[in-house]
Amino acid sequence: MTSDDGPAAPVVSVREATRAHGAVEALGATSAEVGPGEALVVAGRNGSGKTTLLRLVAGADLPTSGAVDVLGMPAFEARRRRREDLAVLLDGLPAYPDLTVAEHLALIAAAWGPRHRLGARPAPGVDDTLAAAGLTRVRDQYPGELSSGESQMFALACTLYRPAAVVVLDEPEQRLDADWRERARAMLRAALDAGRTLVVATHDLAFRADLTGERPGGGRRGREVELAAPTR
Ligand SMILES: Nc1ncnc2c1ncn2[C@@H]1O[C@H](COP(=O)(O)OP(=O)(O)OP(=O)(O)O)[C@@H](O)[C@H]1O
Repeated sequence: MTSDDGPAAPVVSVREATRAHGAVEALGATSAEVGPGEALVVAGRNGSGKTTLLRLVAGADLPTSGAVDVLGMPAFEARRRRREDLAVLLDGLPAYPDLTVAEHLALIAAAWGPRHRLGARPAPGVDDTLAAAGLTRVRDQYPGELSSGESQMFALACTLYRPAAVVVLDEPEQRLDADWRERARAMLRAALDAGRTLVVATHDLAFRADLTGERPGGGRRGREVELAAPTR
């Protein structure tokens, strides 16, 4: 949503959110917001609460205190009422063992039908999407036959193929070699250029730099929230 007399309303807004599990503080008080077409990069040491924050944004968990809003409503509610606008990759992709890689993408396109657009543009076809992800060679293989890096690219490709306004990704770089990391970063930049909002936890400096760097047309692609290191 934009207006002539002010910045776009935030798509994701985190206000002093915390999450505790009994005596364990999984997430200390955290605030951040991002608008359409922007990335929120969540950085921090192991155990600092990155996945916890992503779960709150995805509406998979509730904050102990503070608030997490997505698309103008509590994230927990957005998860149900705006499910078509939220694509989340937190714990790997649940896959059908007897459908091929290409068939998973075809299924996503069929499920969303005429709404299958990314930003203002129709989503690319299955084979173009597989080519951009470097998955053409495995298009007719089953999920159980993929290498760990191939599985991760497959999960990313399926998640980004959803026509969602908000995409939440936990460490997209995991298990990827240098070539695939570069392709994954290009896929995320394309998602931002299409006006989608990304919330990405990452340890990878190149992802951090890319997602918060300058756009070709000026302005920054996103911003970073660095979570406090846990006490050890
Ligand atoms: N259900 C839970 N019960 C108890 N403690 C939890 C629970 N979930 C998370 N924690 C703790 O909260 C802290 C933050 O965990 P979280 O997974 O969010 O960290 P992270 O920043 O994503 O770590 P990593 O970089 O290692 O993936 C950790 O110390 C973890 O042990």
